[in-house]
Amino acid sequence: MTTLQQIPESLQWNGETLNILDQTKLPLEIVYIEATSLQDVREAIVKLQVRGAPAIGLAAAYGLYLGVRDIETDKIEEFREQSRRFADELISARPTAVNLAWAVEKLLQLSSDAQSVAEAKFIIMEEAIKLHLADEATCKEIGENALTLLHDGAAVLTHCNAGSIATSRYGTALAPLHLAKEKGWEISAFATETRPVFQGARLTSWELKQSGIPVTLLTDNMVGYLLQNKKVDAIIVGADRITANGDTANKIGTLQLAILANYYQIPFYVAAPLSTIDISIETGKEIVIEQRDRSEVTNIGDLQIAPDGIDVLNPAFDVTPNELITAIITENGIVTSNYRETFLRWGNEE
Ligand SMILES: CSC[C@H]1O[C@H](OP(=O)(O)O)[C@H](O)[C@@H]1O
Repeated sequence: MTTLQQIPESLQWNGETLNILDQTKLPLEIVYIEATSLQDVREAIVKLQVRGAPAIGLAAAYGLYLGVRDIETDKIEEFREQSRRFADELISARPTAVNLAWAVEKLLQLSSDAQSVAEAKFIIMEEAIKLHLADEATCKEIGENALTLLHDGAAVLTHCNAGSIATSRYGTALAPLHLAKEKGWEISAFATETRPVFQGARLTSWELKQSGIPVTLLTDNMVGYLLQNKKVDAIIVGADRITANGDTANKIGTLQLAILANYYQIPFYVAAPLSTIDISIETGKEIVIEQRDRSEVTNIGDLQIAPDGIDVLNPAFDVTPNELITAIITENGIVTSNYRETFLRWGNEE
């Protein structure tokens, strides 16, 4: 029996429009917004109404279709030029998670041989649906691979939300927790609140509680105390972009967890699909880190918590160097070293 019965789907395509679970309303309200255009999808991505690297890739895929569907020319070259502009408009929504660009570029590539505009439009829609349907199986494979590193009775710490609502279903870092529960394992989690947008407090603690998985919420500055005083078997997080050498961009605050994990000699795992691996860049130094609005730091909702005009830093991600990562867990398997060779081999096998 799946633990996900109480977790709504992140995205629902009805053949004409995209219903997006508004993650900014969670955990207090389950609200879907209907995206009828590319611009609707792009806005939902920017506002984090849909968030999570795989989920924004899937949303962008549907967004591309919603855009190209209304292109009126019957000239394939004109269609391709406009499609490229739509793709770039979507990709510009958020720069760090490679899944967004990966999904959109894949649809353009798959439709590049179409002999007519109508055929190209059909391929883009069909392939967007295929990506969506394939993602759940990918997340379950990641979860099964991650379970080989855990055990019945394990306690894991996670950061941000790399859960079911950040993907199609199951999640990446949270996939092993859902699968462990389905296998009847006793497994528990610690979830950091994840300032400034509270994906951990609002989303992960809600997702795991709804799934019947014991979860303890802590503030981001309590992790040192936790690892010093409690038994934590592993830290497992998601990813937004993994470079050829295994450096990994993930939610801001991940780097310090990796440093603490290494100090306390606790395994630090990254769980992500192959679509999060960007073999085109060698190291994390080349990853563009999204800088978000100052209000996310100076306010909690409508409540101002900092003085007017204060200088603010708000990078949405940081980069964990590969030497602090115990293993990267994907649907293809678990990698602990020689990342570039493995990623290249997997890319050639695709
Ligand atoms: C499987 S979600 C991956 C990744 O995406 C999240 O970022 P955001 O909430 O800003 O979209 C977070 O870094 C997760 O670990």
